[in-house]
Amino acid sequence: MKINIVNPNTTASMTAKIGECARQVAAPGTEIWACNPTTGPVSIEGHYDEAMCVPGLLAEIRRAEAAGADAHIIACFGDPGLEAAREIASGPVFGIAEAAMHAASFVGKHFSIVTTLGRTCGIAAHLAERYGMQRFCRNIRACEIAVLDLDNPASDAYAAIMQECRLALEQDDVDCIVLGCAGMADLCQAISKELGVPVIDGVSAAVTFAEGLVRLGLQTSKRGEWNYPLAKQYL
Ligand SMILES: O=C(O)C[C@H]1NC(=O)NC1=O
Repeated sequence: MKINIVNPNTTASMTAKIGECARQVAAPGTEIWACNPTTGPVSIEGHYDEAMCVPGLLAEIRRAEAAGADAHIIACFGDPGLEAAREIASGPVFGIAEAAMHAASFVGKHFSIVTTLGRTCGIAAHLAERYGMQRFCRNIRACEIAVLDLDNPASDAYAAIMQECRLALEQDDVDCIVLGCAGMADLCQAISKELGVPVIDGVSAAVTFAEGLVRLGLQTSKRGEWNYPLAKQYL
């Protein structure tokens, strides 16, 4: 099968990292396509960035659809453009936030999300509400590391993320952690091993869910709200 993973920001190095993390968990018969738009924000850290990334994101979904993708993953924790992508895609489409929250709900009674900047916590909280995950999600914490600084050794991102994870386990009455950024995917296993609790990365969760639904032969229903868009001009 072919799974198309779109990093909605335009930072190619982050796309490469996301693709590598996806390939580490993908089954032998799964081909991972990792891509990003050529226009749009270099990182997504708020509502404006979320809006500005969607046209390029949807263009990548359309391109992969034409190339025969069996499923799509939107690799940004704000799940931007998720329902619009579901309208234009035939296969299932996953946002990493929705996938991560559901995965966490299978392995723990409650979770906290540890994300990048505090200004994005409201976006994650809105998603938890929209996905019916409020009863599982106890808190949303920010390590205050900018998305593109996650790969900057000078930012000491791992220590900042670990500090918030430890506070979550000490103060939030949770038994697992959700990482709130696709750029944290490569840190997931090390953090989980050091903390001794399940830590969920949405990229890996989404790849696993996508493989499962494609194997079941499930595609996005075109009977209702996620039917293909009406034919019209877009000026
Ligand atoms: O919303 C965030 O803070 C993280 C989000 N931004 C981004 O460019 N990729 C992400 O996963």
